[in-house]
Parts: sequence; C-alpha cells; structure tokens
Amino acid sequence: MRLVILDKPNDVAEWAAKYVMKKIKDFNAGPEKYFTLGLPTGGTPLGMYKKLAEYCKNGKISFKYVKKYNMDDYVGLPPDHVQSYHYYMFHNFFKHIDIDPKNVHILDGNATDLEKECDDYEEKIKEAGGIRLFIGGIGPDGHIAFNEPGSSLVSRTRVKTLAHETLEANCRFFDNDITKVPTQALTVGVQTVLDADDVLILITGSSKALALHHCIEEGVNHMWTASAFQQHKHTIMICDEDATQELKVKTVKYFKNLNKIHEKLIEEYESKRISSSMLEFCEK
Ligand SMILES: N[C@@H]1[C@@H](O)[C@H](O)[C@@H](COP(=O)(O)O)O[C@@H]1O
Repeated sequence: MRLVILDKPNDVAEWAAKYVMKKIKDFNAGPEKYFTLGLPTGGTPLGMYKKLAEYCKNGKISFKYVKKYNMDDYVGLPPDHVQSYHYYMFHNFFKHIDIDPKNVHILDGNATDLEKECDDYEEKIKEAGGIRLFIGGIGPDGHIAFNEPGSSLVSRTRVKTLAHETLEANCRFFDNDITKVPTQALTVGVQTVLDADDVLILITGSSKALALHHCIEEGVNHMWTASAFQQHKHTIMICDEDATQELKVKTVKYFKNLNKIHEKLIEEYESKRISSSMLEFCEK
C-alpha cells in the first residue's frame, strides 16, 4: 500500500484528479474498450470532481468511454432529493463532463426488491469485466462506502444499516437533524472494492486522523473496514497533513520521502510521450 501525504485538501484533489486522468489515458479507452471507474460521494472528493470537470472542459480528458459505478446510496431517498447520491453525482460531476448516461450506474435505494438490486449491481460490474479503478473516501470510523464497523471484509453489494457514528457524521447534510438521516443504505461490499485492479482512497481533515492510523499502522480489522486495503496489491491512500495527526513521525517521514516516486504516478501521458519522442529525435 502507498500513502501519499500532501499539504492541503486542494493538493489532494489535484493529485487525485491527475491520477484518474492518467489511468484513463494510459488505458486508451475506445468504443471496444471501456474504462470502468468506481466513484464515491461525500465532501472529500468534491475538489477532485471539480478538477476532472475542468480537465474535461479544457479537452485534456474525455469520459465518453468510461463506465461509472457508484459506491452507494441511501435507501428511501428519492433520486431528486438534494442529499441522494444520484443528485450529488449529477450536480457535482456528471453534468459537467462528456458522459453518456447509459454508462452511469448508481444503486437504486428505491428499488422494490433491494436485494435483487444489489445482486444485479454485482452482475453488471462482472459483465463489464470488473472495475479498473475504484476511488473511495472513508468515514471517521474508517468505513469505506457504507461498510460500517463490523462489516465482513469479504462482503459484496448489499443493504446495510448505518452506524450511529455515520448518522452523526452525515446529519450535517440533513439540517443537523439526525432523525432526518436515512438509517439504511445500499453499498458495494469491501470485497467488491478489493476486486478492483487499482484503488485510490482520499482522506482529508483531522476528523479522519484516527481512522487513518488504524488503516495504516494497525492490523487488518473489520472494525476499521478500510484497513482491508492493506491486503490489496495496488492501493494508494492519499491524505493531507491534518489527517496524519495520529500517525507516528516515523511513518509520516517514510512516506513523505517517497513523494518524488509518487510524482511519477501522475506524470502526464502527453509530456511522457513528448519527452520520449524528443529523446528519440536527439538520439538520431
Ligand atoms: N458513504 C459515504 C462514504 O462513501 C464517504 O466516504 C463518507 C465520508 O464522507 P466525507 O468525505 O464527507 O467525510 O461518507 C459516507 O459515509
């Protein structure tokens, strides 16, 4: 697992957006070959979505051949409710990029048969050949998507009852009234995310510091579900300084020393191509 430590949330947003852009470009997506991207909601990824929309507007990237799969949504909120993740994704990202609506997949928390909805979602991911890159955020209790503490680390998409901490953390979006927060959600499982080729987890702010400590410095534990990614081959956790407050100085130093290597992970495809063709030209 890699840990990329940057100064501010804005740096995290920019790094993450460049990483996503590079992954999609390097993949060379086209009508016969779609890139499959898993996406989160929450306050943390907003900056990344803004940057990606900007890159798309400037013609640096296209999402035409990208299939998108969202992590989760509440049960019982109409899709046009301002706090539904359908609404969030459309207003914060999809309406700003060149997507084809047929490539957008979001769990329907209003489906008549919720279990079937979850099973079908897993099937859809399988049919698309799995997820290339799953992006996630974490809750203050270390949950990924809505995989609350105690969730099975081999879980699949299912209905989940939310923990009190999650209701508390998310009531800021519901007039600070905990009774307005839906108590159930549909969520991809930990294993659904673990199956992705690459995983990028965004963590910012001191409220996530304890969770980051558990996910990085303690063992794999179903009480901190994002700790499961210690056992994934290609997971990058990316955080700001504030989120490192509970980490050991030694850990922070080690990963910060790798920042030059981490920079290579977002080196632009174009500049790499130009510099290698320049090299060929100079060698002649
Ligand atoms: N289900 C979502 C998670 O997917 C998200 O990662 C988390 C953190 O949100 P925020 O980024 O607003 O802290 O909130 C919710 O619980």
